[in-house]
Amino acid sequence: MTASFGARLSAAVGARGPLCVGIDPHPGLLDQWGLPRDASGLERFALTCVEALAGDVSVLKPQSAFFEAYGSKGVAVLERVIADARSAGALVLLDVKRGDIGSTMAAYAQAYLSDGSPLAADAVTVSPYLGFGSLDPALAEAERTGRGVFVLALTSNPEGATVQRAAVDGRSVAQTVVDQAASRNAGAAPLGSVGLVVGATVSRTDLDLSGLNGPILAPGLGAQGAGPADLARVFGPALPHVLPTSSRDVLRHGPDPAALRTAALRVRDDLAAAVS
Ligand SMILES: O=C(O)c1cc(=O)[nH]c(=O)n1[C@@H]1O[C@H](COP(=O)(O)O)[C@@H](O)[C@H]1O
Repeated sequence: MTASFGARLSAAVGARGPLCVGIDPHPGLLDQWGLPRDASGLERFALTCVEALAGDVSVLKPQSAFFEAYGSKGVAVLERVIADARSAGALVLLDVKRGDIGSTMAAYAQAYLSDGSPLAADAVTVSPYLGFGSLDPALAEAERTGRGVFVLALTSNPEGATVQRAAVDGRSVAQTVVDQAASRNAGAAPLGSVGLVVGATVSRTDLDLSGLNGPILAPGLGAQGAGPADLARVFGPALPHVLPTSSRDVLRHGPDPAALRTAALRVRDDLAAAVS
């Protein structure tokens, strides 16, 4: 039987430490690395990240939009990044933030979570704002194939709060997302495969994360202003389930693969100390 994503993530973090590095090939970073703003520059950038990081970091998170911007050539690079990173031992979390009516969500599940699909990753980011239940086809396919989903709960951007902190029947919208993820993870060991996204920038979550039994992806470190010291304050007792993620603050150390790896491992060690 295929191991669940939750089990695979626990093992990866146990072996390699708590860090996800985002592969976000911003045009400005291509400039900084001396690469052209075209599909060949994108390919050099992304494959350098894989070469430097996939053997050491537990999770890599390519951001799909930066690849889609170059059309079919960019998507071909994304396919290669997913395959190469996985063969080098990293888990791949594809950041696509999909959300749609259930019947279309089934097609997204087919694209990103089904065995044999060229864009299948270990997990994807999804948006619950068409209703948590609309995500069911993705959750079901992830469970069937040993993959995972990370559901947006409290995002790192300041605009998110008006929707996500709005109250519904005495609970915030974000808390309803947490509670529904928790019910999907109930009984899973060592960890459920339905994760959440909660920004490290939010200062206070006002969320009860105690029953989640799943991973919490924490973006917002570095370029968006949060640091390792914020994690304990933001996540409190949920800290052991937090997977911090950073993109630009690591990527700015390229293009030399050794410098990139050293920077990532430094960030990982700082974060490991902060979450332990
Ligand atoms: O789902 C995400 O990854 C995500 C959620 C969120 O709330 N905030 C957030 O910044 N992200 C992503 O995390 C990455 C953050 O990049 P840096 O700010 O460069 O570390 C980007 O790819 C964002 O799209």
